[in-house]
Amino acid sequence: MTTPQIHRGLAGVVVDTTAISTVIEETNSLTYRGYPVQELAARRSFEEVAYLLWHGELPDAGRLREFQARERALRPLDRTTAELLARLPQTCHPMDVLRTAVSFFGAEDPIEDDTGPGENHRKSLTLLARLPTVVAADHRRRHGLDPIQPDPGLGFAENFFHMCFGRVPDPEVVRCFEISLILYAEHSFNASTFTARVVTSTLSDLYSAVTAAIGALKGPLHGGANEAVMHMLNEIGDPARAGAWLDEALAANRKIMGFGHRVYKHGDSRVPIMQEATDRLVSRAADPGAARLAALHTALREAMIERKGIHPNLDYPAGLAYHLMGFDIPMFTPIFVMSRVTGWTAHIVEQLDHNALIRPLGSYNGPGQRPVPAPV
Ligand SMILES: CC(=O)SCCNC(=O)CCNC(=O)[C@H](O)C(C)(C)COP(=O)(O)OP(=O)(O)OC[C@H]1O[C@@H](n2cnc3c(N)ncnc32)[C@H](O)[C@@H]1OP(=O)(O)O
Ligand SMILES: O=C([O-])CC(=O)C(=O)O
Repeated sequence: MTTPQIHRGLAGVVVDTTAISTVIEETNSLTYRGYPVQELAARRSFEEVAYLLWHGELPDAGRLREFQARERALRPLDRTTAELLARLPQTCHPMDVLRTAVSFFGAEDPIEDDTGPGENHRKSLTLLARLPTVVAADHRRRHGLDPIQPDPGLGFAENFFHMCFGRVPDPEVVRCFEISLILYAEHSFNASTFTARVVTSTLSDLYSAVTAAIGALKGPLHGGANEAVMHMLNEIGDPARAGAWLDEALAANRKIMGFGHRVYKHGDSRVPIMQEATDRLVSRAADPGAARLAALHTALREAMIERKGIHPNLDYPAGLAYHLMGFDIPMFTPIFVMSRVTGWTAHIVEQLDHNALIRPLGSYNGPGQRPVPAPV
């Protein structure tokens, strides 16, 4: 019997074709439907990128207007959802709230067993529109505040600030946020997207796939790293301590959050553009703590590259950026969900388009076959 080749973590395994995005390791580049993500981040809105991921082409002015109108109309939560979410314990992580909300939307949706592309686009747009309302309402209740209703006069990014804080910051801050959403939207067969595809491959429904994907994104080796970055910076505290802290952490075999990547080995294609946006936030911040945090962020990045040759991933600048925008740390990964739901749902539709049940093999290394002993 030949020993099967085992690919732990499916590293390097190509499981299917996809026309949604490609991560090109050799050139550290990433394209959505063929367009370089850097150009999309520089020139387009998050809503246009969502449309592109779902429909394969950028919208013209009329289609964009129609898309925006539909998204804006779907933002409010119904009373049952609002009451359910208000009952969840505040000790749970906001990702648990989001996961529960998506599961509940699935239970409420009467056409749950229809997996056709039209229905799935409707469900995807509903999630895109409603998830920010859930995240913002949950943020406010944790501060003892009433929810703020969505404003249909505001774009996706502006409306999120409005629902969280009751005001929309300077356009430059909103733009940095929107850039982060564009960069987070899609990344090929990452762990959470693959999770969504596995669930979809059994012909389960879109809400089940997105619920599972949220669970996968929550972990600190994936999306949860953007929160872990901020906790780590707070733990280090002082830029002068960065090198010594890193040496101790590496000696203790700790994973340094926000560094390393399964696909990019010479730097994440999205980091330069997110780092520039974060630098803009630092330079306009009134709080002197922002400059100290930025110095620490730079010192740790340089020390990690010098010691290990391991570069930051998108979560490293995004974590600091979300802090500088005023978001609480446990909101960082939910914000990632608000964006990545576009990529997940594009993959769900694509998986169904040429479905094959995803079911790999395992190489058994347990005890040989043996008789069950008589009961005692
Ligand atoms: C949006 C995203 O999801 S981006 C990823 C966010 N996750 C993180 O930032 C968590 C920290 N990073 C990591 O844990 C890893 O880099 C991962 C999980 C992202 C990728 O890991 P893998 O592709 O499995 O690479 P692997 O873990 O085998 O790393 C290869 C080597 O680099 C080391 N390494 C990789 N990343 C790190 C890190 N962040 N800190 C310390 N060492 C690291 C590993 O210890 C390993 O060393 P070894 O060969 O001496 O054992
Ligand atoms: O691609 C990955 O493995 C993780 C990642 O960067 C993402 O999902 O954005």
